[in-house]
Amino acid sequence: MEGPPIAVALDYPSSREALALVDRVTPEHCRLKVGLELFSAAGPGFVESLVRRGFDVFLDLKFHDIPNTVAAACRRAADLGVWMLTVHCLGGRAMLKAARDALGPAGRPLLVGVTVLTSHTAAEIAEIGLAGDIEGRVAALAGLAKECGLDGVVCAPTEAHTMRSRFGAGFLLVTPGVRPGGSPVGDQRRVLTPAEAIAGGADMLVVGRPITSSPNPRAALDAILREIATAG
Ligand SMILES: O=C(O)c1cc(=O)[nH]c(=O)n1[C@@H]1O[C@H](COP(=O)(O)O)[C@@H](O)[C@H]1O
Repeated sequence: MEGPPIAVALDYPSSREALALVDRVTPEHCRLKVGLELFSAAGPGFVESLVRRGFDVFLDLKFHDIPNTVAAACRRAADLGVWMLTVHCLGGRAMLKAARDALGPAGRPLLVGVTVLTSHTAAEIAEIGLAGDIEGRVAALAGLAKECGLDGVVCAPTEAHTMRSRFGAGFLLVTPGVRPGGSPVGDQRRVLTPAEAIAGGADMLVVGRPITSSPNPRAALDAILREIATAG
């Protein structure tokens, strides 16, 4: 994939706090992910302002609803000029196809499906009724996403290697659950380091707290970029 292989998760309570980081990076350094917290706080206008600054914006709202609703939401997200957006694979085949059809053939925005959240353990997915091991579930959902024409999936870095061998080059693998050595894991459960994620075949790392909680976010981002430059 062309461009910086990292999307910084702007998980902030307001546009003011997000801009303190955005003002210190450029579109050549990183992409920017806007998720549920910042979108709820700052809204579509803020997303458009990041697009106008030239950033590739990853709108991560993990749409999961009836096909008609998701298709319409995808169209509105595309209107914002975002580079990539997420739907949840658990929404099923009809929903995934509706999302694909709403956006037209693969292109902009890229459409990726969330498989099994990186915070989940085997016990948790069993509790919500997903049978089998996590890697098997991720592979099944990624296969469904591919059949429905999605551009790729979100999975844990621990699954990237298997998904790459199974689905080949050209199917985007976006991996959160990335932690540089010594960085607190927090609520993530299936994690690897940035270098390990890239070596496993991830195209795009999503990194939040290791950057946003750092006293010097720009330095933390640069250290991750240096680490992945030597991996692969
Ligand atoms: O879709 C996502 O980006 C996502 C999927 C997933 O399975 N796990 C996951 O952590 N994410 C997002 O990736 C980011 C990870 O943030 P940190 O754990 O702070 O690095 C958060 O914004 C999550 O919403």
